[in-house]
Amino acid sequence: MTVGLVPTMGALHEGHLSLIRQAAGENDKVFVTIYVNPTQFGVNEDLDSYPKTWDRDMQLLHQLDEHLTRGDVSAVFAPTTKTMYPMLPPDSTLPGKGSFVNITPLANLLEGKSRPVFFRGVATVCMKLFNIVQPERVYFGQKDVQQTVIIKRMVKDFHLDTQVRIVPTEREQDGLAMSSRNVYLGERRRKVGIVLRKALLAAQEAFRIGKTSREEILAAAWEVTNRMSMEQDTMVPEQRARFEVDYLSLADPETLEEVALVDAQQGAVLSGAIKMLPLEVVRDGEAHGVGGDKVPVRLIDNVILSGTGG
Ligand SMILES: Nc1ncnc2c1ncn2[C@@H]1O[C@H](COP(=O)(O)OP(=O)(O)OP(=O)(O)O)[C@@H](O)[C@H]1O
Ligand SMILES: CC(C)(CO)[C@@H](O)C(=O)[O-]
Ligand code: BAL
Repeated sequence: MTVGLVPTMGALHEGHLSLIRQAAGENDKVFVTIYVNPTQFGVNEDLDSYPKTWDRDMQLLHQLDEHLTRGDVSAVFAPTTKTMYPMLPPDSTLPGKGSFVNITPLANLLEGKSRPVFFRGVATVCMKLFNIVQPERVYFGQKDVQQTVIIKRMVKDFHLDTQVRIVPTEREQDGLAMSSRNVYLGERRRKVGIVLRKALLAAQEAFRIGKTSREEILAAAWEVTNRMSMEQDTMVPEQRARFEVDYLSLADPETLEEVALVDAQQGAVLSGAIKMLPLEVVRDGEAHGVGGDKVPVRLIDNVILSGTGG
């Protein structure tokens, strides 16, 4: 018997289901965990408002389980915080009291710059989950690319006896990466949020036609974000949805350090994060997101520029 572990924070969507499908295809048993892990949320982040849709999650898992041709969803582990953090209450501050797994400098780059405790919390909770479940394989989504790099590093550095499997990003029809936090967006910001995907595709295209320098590749992405940002600026507050670019990055696939040139063999990770700002004026009759379109929403996405080394 083999076990595939799929760690999630619930509010399941098609992205999570594709991880479970792949896990079921490769293992006899799939264990899904649903746990909104407090230590990966900064003190000012959305821990309290993080979407919780338990009944729907269970329904989706039952439905999926019925249609699996191999493997099955055998268990859902939804622990209490006392179970996960038995000795000290979870601490989200830096430096933080408790037992933590720190994967540096990886955890301090990119997402880690804006979310300083995030990857410490992710690595710590994943170590706990891996130890409790002892799975043959663990499944993570490509959407959270830095998370996948950090988990792979943790497994290697701590000699964990499990195989890390990465599953492609599931997207909405227009290409927006599915994410539990998309429910905060509302219609107007949802439309503009596609800017990140468009920017990354433009940069990928620059690479495809032969550009290999950081300047040339990232310029193609910045051109898209700057243009769409200016378009929003010219509109009236009743109609626009403003955003800020946190970063656009071209990085080494293993270290996530920024690169000047894409190495032909290694390839590179092209990634970005934007913050959709709260709407300045919300009109009557608009389809609102959770929080009345007033919650800032961080969107991330990435594209792998493949090298000849695979
Ligand atoms: N669109 C997606 N395609 C494939 N995998 C995904 C997608 N979205 C999330 N995942 C993966 O599902 C797992 C659980 O993620 P999580 O529960 O945080 O969902 P999420 O949609 O990423 O939520 P959030 O909005 O908090 O980032 C992670 O491994 C994550 O990478
Ligand atoms: C891996 C994870 C479940 C750890 O809490 C979380 O970071 C997520 O959902 O990607
Ligand atoms: N999807 C990773 C979990 C988080 O963003 O909090």
